Amino acid sequence: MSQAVAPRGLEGVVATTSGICWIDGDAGVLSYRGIDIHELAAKSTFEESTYLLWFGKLPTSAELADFKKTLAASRTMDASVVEFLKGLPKDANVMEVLRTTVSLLSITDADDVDSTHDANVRKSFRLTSQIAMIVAYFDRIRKGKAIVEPDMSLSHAGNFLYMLSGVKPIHEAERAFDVALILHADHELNASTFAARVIAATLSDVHSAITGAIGALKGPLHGGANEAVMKLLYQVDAAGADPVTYVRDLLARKEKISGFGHRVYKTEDPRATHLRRMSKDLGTAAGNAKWYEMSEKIEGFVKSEKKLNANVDFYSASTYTTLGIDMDLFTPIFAVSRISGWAAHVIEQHDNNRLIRPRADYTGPAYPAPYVPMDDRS
Ligand SMILES: CC(=O)SCCNC(=O)CCNC(=O)[C@H](O)C(C)(C)COP(=O)(O)OP(=O)(O)OC[C@H]1O[C@@H](n2cnc3c(N)ncnc32)[C@H](O)[C@@H]1OP(=O)(O)O
Ligand SMILES: O=C([O-])CC(=O)C(=O)O
Repeated sequence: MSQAVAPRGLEGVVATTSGICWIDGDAGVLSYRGIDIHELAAKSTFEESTYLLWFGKLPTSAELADFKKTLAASRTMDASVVEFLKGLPKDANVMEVLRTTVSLLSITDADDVDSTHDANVRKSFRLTSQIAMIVAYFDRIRKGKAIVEPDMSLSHAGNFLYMLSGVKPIHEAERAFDVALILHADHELNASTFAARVIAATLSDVHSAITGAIGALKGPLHGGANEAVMKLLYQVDAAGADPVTYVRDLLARKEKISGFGHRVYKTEDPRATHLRRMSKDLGTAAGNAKWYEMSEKIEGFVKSEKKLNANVDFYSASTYTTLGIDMDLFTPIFAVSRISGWAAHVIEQHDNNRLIRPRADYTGPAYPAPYVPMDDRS
């Protein structure tokens, strides 16, 4: 091939145009449709931010009311899907459950393989509600508890916490979770979103694209890092170790510390600023700032030793733990939020599609290699 090979991992490669999310990695700026994430975290809701991502502008109050109504009305699931969840092994990996169930959902979806703009939007509403339902239903089922039916009067964040615990959340918990959902909603061409766009660009359907995206999010270099962070905190705690000594040993063994580093941000991830504060405030309010304090020590050390900043996954671990959420739900919860961004990108891709099909720089045996007869092979 005569063309230059793109950098490993496509670092710095601009692979598409998009009007959804703008990041300045050097300045630590993240914006949805140009609106700064700090402003959205302070003033918006998950529903409003999702409207912004999907429709490109902030909604009027009537549009927002309509949006919320449609999203709440989408909290339904075919009985066969609920039966499927009940039949799964109780110790199944929740991301695998989510990936497989989202794939199954397409079979019962009213729009199925219709990939027109309007059908894509309808499917996005349903998937946004249903991904949250799958996670909550399966968590209840695996714990031998009765499933909690959705409450259409609650917000997306409130309903999810309610379906998980069976108790209507207090305002502080609902707002903290809502902000976490806003912060995780979109992030330009991250690996799972890119995967979704590649799938959508074959003119395959929304469910196929989201199934692939969930598979990509699961990996520990991407969304799976939030669970890995909590595993580390539990390990330090169980060993009764000093967090800094523990992490220093990991680095000496050339291990990566989950929740640190980022392909795009060369400074503080603006989402980590909020999650750090939430972790501290929630921990202090609960009278248990242990996980926050441990995280803070690790952050200080990794920053000074490796010049690496905490990313979105680092403080979400202690935040979710303080909210009483199990560690293996952290990455599924990332999907509960990121479906909004994935959907926006799939809609944008279908609205102005061209197949995504790059080339590989071939490094195998020189052409033409001989086809050696079986008897002559060693
Ligand atoms: C929602 C998200 O997806 S946010 C990211 C979540 N992922 C994680 O937290 C996993 C830990 N972090 C990482 O693995 C990386 O920082 C990534 C995957 C996020 C970014 O990866 P890349 O841009 O490819 O950077 P890469 O992995 O090449 O790292 C560059 C250098 O920094 C080091 N480094 C990067 N992250 C870390 C880390 N978390 N701990 C220790 N060292 C690290 C690498 O070892 C490498 O060092 P070297 O040049 O001496 O070999
Ligand atoms: O953008 C990335 O590479 C990863 C990330 O932070 C995200 O998906 O939120």
